[in-house]
Amino acid sequence: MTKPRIDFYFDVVSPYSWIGFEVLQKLEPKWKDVSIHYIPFSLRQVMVTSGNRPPAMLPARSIMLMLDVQRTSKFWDIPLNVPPEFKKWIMKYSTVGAMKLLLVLEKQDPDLMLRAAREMWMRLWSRSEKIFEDQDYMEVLKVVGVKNPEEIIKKSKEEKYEKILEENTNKALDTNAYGAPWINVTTSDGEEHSFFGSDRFNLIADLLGQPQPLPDKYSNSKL
Ligand SMILES: N[C@@H](CCC(=O)N[C@@H](CS)C(=O)NCC(=O)O)C(=O)O
Repeated sequence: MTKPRIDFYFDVVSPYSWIGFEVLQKLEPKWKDVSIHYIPFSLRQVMVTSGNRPPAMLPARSIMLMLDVQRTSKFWDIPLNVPPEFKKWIMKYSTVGAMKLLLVLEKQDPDLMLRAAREMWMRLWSRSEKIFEDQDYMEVLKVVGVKNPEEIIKKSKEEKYEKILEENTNKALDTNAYGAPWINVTTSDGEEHSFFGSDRFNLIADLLGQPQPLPDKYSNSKL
C-alpha cells in the first residue's frame, strides 16, 4: 500500500487552473495522508497534441467561460477579474516563458514556485497585468523575494527547461489530457484516475476517503 498521490498539472494562462490550485491549497492541510504535486505544463501544447481547441475560439463557449470563471471564483472567494485584453494578449503572447521560469524556481524551492505561480495568476487574472516578457518576470520575481532575478530569467531560457516542460506535458498527455487543470490521482492500490477541471475535487475526496471541499463561508472549520 502506497500513500495516495495527486499530480495537479497547471498552466498560469488558465483561470480554472488558478481556481483548482487555490482549492487544493486549502485542502492540503486537511488531506494529510495524500502526497500532492503541482506540475507546470503547457496548455498550448496539450491543445495542439490532443487536437482540442482553446475555449476562447468558439464565441459561445468563450462567453460562458468568462461568466463561469467569475461565478466560480466568487464562490471560492478568489479575487479573479477577467482581463479585458485577454483575447488580444493570448493571440500575441504565450505563457511558455512563465512556465519555464516556474520550473527553475521549483528546482530551488517548490514553495517559492507555488508563490510565484500565484503571483502570476494574480497579475494576469486579477490585476490584468501581463506575464509574457522579461520585464513582467522581473516584477514577479521581485514580489516573491528572489534576490537574483536576472540570473533566474536567463536560466529559464536554457534548453533544459524547455525539455522539462515538454516532459511534464507529455506525462499529462499520456493520460489523455485535453485541458487544464489536469489531475491524476493514484490511489493506495496503485490505480490511476484522471480528472479534468477545478470542479472535480468532490469526486477526488470521495475516491480518497478524504474530507469534502467547502468554501470558507460554508465551513466553520475553514474547509
Ligand atoms: N469545468 C471545468 C472547466 C475547466 C476548463 O474549461 N479549462 C480550460 C482552460 S482554463 C480548458 O482547458 N478547456 C478545454 C476544454 O474545455 O475542452 C472547471 O470548472 O474547472
